[in-house]
Parts: sequence; structure tokens; C-alpha cells
Amino acid sequence: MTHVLTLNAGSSSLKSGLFLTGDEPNLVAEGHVDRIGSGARLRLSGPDGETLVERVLGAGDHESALKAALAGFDAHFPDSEITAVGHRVVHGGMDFAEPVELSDAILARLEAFVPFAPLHQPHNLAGIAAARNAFPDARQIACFDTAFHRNHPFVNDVFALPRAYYDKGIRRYGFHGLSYDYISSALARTNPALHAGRVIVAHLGNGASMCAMRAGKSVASSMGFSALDGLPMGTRSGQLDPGVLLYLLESEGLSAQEISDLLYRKSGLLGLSGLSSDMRTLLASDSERAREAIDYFCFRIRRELGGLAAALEGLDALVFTGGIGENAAPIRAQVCRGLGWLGIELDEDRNDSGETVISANRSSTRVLVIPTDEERVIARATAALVA
Ligand SMILES: Nc1ncnc2c1ncn2[C@@H]1O[C@H](COP(=O)(O)OP(=O)(O)O)[C@@H](O)[C@H]1O
Ligand SMILES: CC(=O)OP(=O)(O)O
Ligand SMILES: [Mg+2]
Repeated sequence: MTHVLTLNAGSSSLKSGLFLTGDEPNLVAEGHVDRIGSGARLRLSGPDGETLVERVLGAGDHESALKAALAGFDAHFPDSEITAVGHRVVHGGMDFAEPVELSDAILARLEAFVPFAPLHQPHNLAGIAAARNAFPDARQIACFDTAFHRNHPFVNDVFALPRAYYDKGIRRYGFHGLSYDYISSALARTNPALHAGRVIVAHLGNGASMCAMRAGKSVASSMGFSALDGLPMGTRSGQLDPGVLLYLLESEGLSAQEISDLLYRKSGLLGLSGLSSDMRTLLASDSERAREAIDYFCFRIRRELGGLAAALEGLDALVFTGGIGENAAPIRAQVCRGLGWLGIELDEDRNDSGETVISANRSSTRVLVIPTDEERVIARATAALVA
């Protein structure tokens, strides 16, 4: 039986999916390694979330994490034949608006985007190298986070810098495109009328961004040139006055590396709360700073919502997704409070009980919770490309 393997390599995690190919890829099992580098753990689960394997891997890198996940798949599904591997690659630059089969030449071009996405791209490329070693005969396909956003109108694509910078690729790319692609396809299937309309999706995970869609296509996103812009995140600052960077460089004497570390790893919810980057920890804490970090997070989502609704000239639906968007009812409630002017009215009971539609019947803008599935988007694209 032929299978597609999907890999989504994050800074400290590796998500993998084993799919049986067919008209629609069929999930066989998922592997999730987290805390790579500081005591990694592997959890292998079946299609209904049931645990197949759970074990501590200890220290190690992405290569050993992949090996452990593959050994788990192999032990449980010895008959699987992996003919193609689909990779999440965060940055595809100006040119890659579709998934692409990897070659040495294309890999060299993707290497050049490492400085654009230092928290993600090196790990994506390490995952590709590891998969090429493990499956020398399989076809390797890259699926880009940026691709879904490649057709933004000029005003949502540009910074007001001299034009030469735009031509060099200093522009707004937008990320989390595989997640938005999945939400768009899920809406098309379950709610074609909303899919055809004006929808804002809030992908709230460790990384967080928002996307404005018209007829299922991205027209604007809160993330820009890098995965730092827009909303505050677990450890990333989100939108920042560029004057702050100049001040840190010139007056505080921080090096470029120190600023990068500050913005990518020490800011956001972690920096503001001084406690944790993890929303579960912040929600459970009674510290005032944790409360302030949550308030800022929700406030920025609301601000972005206003801006994106203006870009869409109105709003038909708001969709929450990602680890926080899918699971944190109090955050959804805080975001939606006082949004009557946008036609949004939440039904608190629906919000608390995990329903898909969480807006009140009289709410003219619908609010939904849709679990995302980046792996499925990768599997679909990979299967389609190799077919
Ligand atoms: N039940 C929950 N309540 C609140 N937050 C949650 C819950 N489950 C997960 N989260 C939060 O989701 C975030 C991780 O999101 P996720 O999408 O899994 O991350 P990643 O971007 O690494 O894929 C963390 O902040 C985590 O605390
Ligand atoms: C682009 C991005 O921020 O991705 P993640 O949420 O996986 O960190
Ligand atoms: Mg994510």
C-alpha cells in the first residue's frame, strides 16, 4: 500500500503524519515529538487520537526525532510503503506560489530564505535533509506557508520603503498559509455560503496570525515580511515600532543577534508575563502580569480584526483555530466582547461547550471554531503532485 509521509518541523517540535493515498488522503497515524533539544518525547497516535506509543527520547536533534517517529510507524504499520514525503516549509519567497518537488537547485533557493525565517526555515530544511537520507527513493515535496498569500493586492503586499526594496523581496508575505488553506477548504465543504463571503481566520497557536479571506482566498494577513509581525505570540513580540529597533541598536548597544533573540525568543506572552509562553499556564495563574499579557494578546487580536474587516469592507464570519483558538474558551470570549459593532455576539454556553458555531442566533456575523489540519493540506498537495 502506498503512503505519503508529512513532516512539519518546528523550532522544538516535529509533527509527522502517515497517510494512505487515495481520492482524499486517509490518516493512518500521527507522530508528535516535542521539546527537541531539551528532553524530547514522542507520542504516536492513531486516527482517532488513541495513543499507540509514548516514550521519552532524551537529548537529540531533528534527525534523531525523525528516526524515532519512523521507527514507531514502522513497528505499527510494517506494510506501509512511503513513496512521497511532503514538507511544511515556512518561507517560499516571491516565487513559490504552489507546492514544488524538491531538487538540489530548489533547496539552494530555499536556503536563501533562512534569514527571513530564522525560527523555522533551518528546521524545515533539516527535516528535508533527514527525510532524503531516510527515503532516498521517495519524492520530496515542499508546501509553503507563504503560498496561500501570494496574490495579495499591492497595498497589502508593500512597505512604504524605496521601491528597490520591494523588488528585492522586502515585502509582506504572510504565514500559516497551510492552516488557512485547510480552513478555507473546510468552509467550502461545510458552509459554501460563508466560504463565498468575507471571513477572518484567527490562527492562535504558539505562532499566531490572522488572515482576511474573500471567497476563500487570502487578501491580507497580520504577519508580514517575517513571522514576527502582527499579533504577540508565545515568545515573539508581534508588531513593533521600527524606532524601537533603532533605539536598541544605537542607544542600548544590542547586537543584531541579541535583537533577534529578544524578538523571537524572549518577548510576547513570555516577555510580558515573565512567567510562561504557554497560554494554559497564563490562564491558570493569578499573577497580575499574566493577566496583562492575556489582555494585550486579546486587545491586539481585536485591533487586527478591525483592520482586516476594513480590508474586507465588512465581515460575514470569524473563525478561531490553532491550539489557543481551538481550546481556550475564555480567550475567545474576551476577544469577542464588545464587538457588536461588527455584528458579533457570542453565545457563552456554545463557546464553553466546544460547539462549532459559537455565535448567538441573532449575531449577524457568525463565529466558528474549526480545528486546523496543516498535515492534511500537505498530504493532499503531495499526493496531487506525485499522481
Ligand atoms: N486547553 C487549552 N487551553 C488554553 N490554551 C491551550 C489549550 N490547549 C493548548 N493551548 C495553547 O495552545 C498553544 C499551542 O498551540 P499549537 O497550535 O499547538 O502550537 P504550535 O504553533 O506549536 O503548533 C499554547 O499556548 C497552549 O498553551
Ligand atoms: C509561521 C509560524 O509562526 O509558525 P508556527 O506557528 O508553527 O511557529
Ligand atoms: Mg503551529
